[in-house]
Parts: sequence; structure tokens; C-alpha cells
Amino acid sequence: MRLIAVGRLKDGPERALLERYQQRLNPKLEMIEVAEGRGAPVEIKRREAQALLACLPTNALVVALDEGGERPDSVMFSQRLETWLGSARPLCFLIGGAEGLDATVMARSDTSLSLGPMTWPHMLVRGLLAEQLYRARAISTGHPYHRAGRP
Ligand SMILES: C[S@@+](CC[C@H](N)C(=O)[O-])C[C@H]1O[C@@H](n2cnc3c(N)ncnc32)[C@H](O)[C@@H]1O
Repeated sequence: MRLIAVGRLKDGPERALLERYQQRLNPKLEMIEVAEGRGAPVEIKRREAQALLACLPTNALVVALDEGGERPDSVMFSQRLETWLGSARPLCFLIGGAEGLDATVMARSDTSLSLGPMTWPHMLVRGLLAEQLYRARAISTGHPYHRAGRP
């Protein structure tokens, strides 16, 4: 799996959070960073879109992280993830920068995923997604990390 995101993550709590789950994840989550765009907001999004799309391997199965995307619960997400992993296509998650993802990125994406209706800082979204991927794998492999909580 690949996580392709705008911006360079510095040392600090956001990096520690991402790495904590990267170290535990199977299959591995490879992190690819692209530079933040410059200029007016439209230009920033266009440049970042070019850079993000250039990182995609041929035939990638693309999941765009977007507030307006699908909102599965963790069990549904684990089922989706198993389907995606079984597709034999390179699975790539995309995270935008401060201006969000360009329409061309959304058009290329196979689906979009929301982590809730609120806007999260894009550097934190990496760690939040990595945790949900780890939780999803724990659910599908029967690992006790995930406690359903409700009967
Ligand atoms: C600071 S947000 C950009 C907000 C921007 N105003 C927009 O309309 O997308 C940066 C990136 O973080 C990700 N992101 C932030 N909140 C999210 C959420 N609730 N669900 C999924 N992705 C989110 C998205 O990839 C977004 O492009």
C-alpha cells in the first residue's frame, strides 16, 4: 500500500503517530511525499495534482481522502480494504494539502474516503489513516486490537 501526500512531515507528534502504525502494518504502508504547490489557491491545487498523479503506478486503485467522501464504519472499512487488497492493483491513498485535492485528482480516484465531516490538518490525516488501516487489518485477521464495544 502507498500513501501519497502533499507536504514534508517534520519530526514531531504527527510523524511519531504515523510511524507507530506504519511499523505494525502488514502489508506495509509506503509513504511518498510531494512538494506543496505555490501561487494562488487554484495554481497550488493544479501543481499538487500534477505531482500526486505522477506518483501513481499504472493501474493504481486510488482512494482519495476527502471530507465529502464515503464514511464507512471501521468494520465496513476493513471489508473494503480486503477487497481492495485482493484486487491485484497497487493500492494508493491520496491526501491533499491545505487547499484540498484538485478536481482532476478526484476524477482519477476510484473512490473517496472521509474520516468524518470535520476538516483535519493534513499532516494529522496520515496518522489517522494509518491507524484505521491497522485497525481494519486487526478486524480482518481477528486481532484483539479492535474491540467492537457494542453487542
Ligand atoms: C486541510 S485539508 C484541506 C481542506 C480543504 N479546504 C478541502 O476542501 O479539502 C487537507 C487534506 O486533508 C485531508 N482531510 C482533511 N480532513 C479530512 C477528513 N475529515 N476526511 C478525509 N480527509 C480529510 C484531505 O485529503 C484534504 O485534502
